[in-house]
Amino acid sequence: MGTHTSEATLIDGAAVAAGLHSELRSAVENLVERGLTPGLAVVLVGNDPASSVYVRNKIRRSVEAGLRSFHHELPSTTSETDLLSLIDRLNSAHDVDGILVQLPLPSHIDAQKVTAAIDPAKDVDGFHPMNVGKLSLGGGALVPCTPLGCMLLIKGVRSQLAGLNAVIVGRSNIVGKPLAQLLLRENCTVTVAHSRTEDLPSLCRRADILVAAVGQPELIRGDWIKPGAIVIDVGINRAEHEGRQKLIGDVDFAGARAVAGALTPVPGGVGPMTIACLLRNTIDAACRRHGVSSPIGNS
Ligand SMILES: Nc1nc(=O)c2c([nH]1)NC[C@@H]1CN(c3ccc(C(=O)N[C@@H](CCC(=O)O)C(=O)O)cc3)C=[N+]21
Repeated sequence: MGTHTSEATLIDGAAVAAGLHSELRSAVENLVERGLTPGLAVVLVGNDPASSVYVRNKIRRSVEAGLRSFHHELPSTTSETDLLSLIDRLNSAHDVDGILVQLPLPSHIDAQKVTAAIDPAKDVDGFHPMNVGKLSLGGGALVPCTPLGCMLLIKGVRSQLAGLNAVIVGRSNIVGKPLAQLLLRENCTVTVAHSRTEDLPSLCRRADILVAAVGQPELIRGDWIKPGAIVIDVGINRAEHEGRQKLIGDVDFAGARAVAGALTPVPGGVGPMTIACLLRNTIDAACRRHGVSSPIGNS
C-alpha cells in the first residue's frame, strides 16, 4: 500500500477570479478615461433555470467591472430567423463589443448557425469557426472562457508545463477540444478521452494534469489519480442532497484530495474563472475593435 503523504492544495478559483475582477475593473476605468466603455450583450432564449442563474451572474459581474451591459431575454418560442436578426443588429451596434448567446438553445434553433452568425471580432465565447480555426493554428483569437480559466488555474500552480502528460476527459467543442489546443501550445502531451475510451482509469493514472469535463457526477475516483497530479474539475452537476440543491463535480473530491497535488473544488473552482475570462475577452475585443492597446496583461 502507498503511504499517505499530504492533502492536495486547494485551487481557490473564486479567489483567483476575484483578483482578476479587480484587475479588470482598473483596466475598464483606464479605458473609460480614454473614451471607451466596453459593452457586452448577453442573449438568453427560453427560461432554463440554470441558464438564468449563469446569465444573471454574468450581468452582475460585468456591471461590477464597469462594462456596459445589454441584456436580451427572448421567449423559448423565438424563431431562428428572429434570433439571427437580433444578432445582425448586435453585430452592427457600435457600443457592443462582445456578444454571448447562452447555450443550450431550444432544439428548433440551429446553434451552429447562430454561432457562425456572430461577428468573429465580437465572439467573446470563441465559438465562431474563424476563432476555432485561429486557436488551432496558434494565432491570436478570442479563446473560449472555460478553457482559458482552466489554463490560468493550472499555470497558477505550475508555470512550466512542457513535457507533462495532460489527459482531458470530455471532447466537447466548448471545453475539451479548445483546452487540448491550449495545453498543446504549452507543449504538453495531450490525450482527449471520451465515452468510447478503453480503460479510462489507467489512462487517467498517467496524467500529470487531469481535466474532467464530461458532466458525470464523481466519475473520476481517487484511485484514478496519479499522486501529485494537478486535477481540474469542470463538472457542474446538480443533485438533491437532504432536500437541498447541491453542485457536484465530475471528480470524487474527497477521494481525489487524498492523492492529487492540487485540486479545484466545485463550486468555487473553474466556474468563477469562466465569468472572469468572459469579461476579459470583452475588454480584449473592445480594445482590438477600437485599435487601442489592451491594459490587461497577457498570460
Ligand atoms: N454561450 C455560452 N457560454 C458559456 O460560457 C456558457 C454557456 N453558454 N452555457 C452554460 C455554460 C456553463 N457556464 C458556467 C459559468 C459560470 C459558472 C459558475 O460561476 N459556477 C459557480 C456556481 C454557480 C451556481 O451556483 O450554479 C461555481 O462553480 O462556483 C458555471 C457555469 C458557462 N457556460
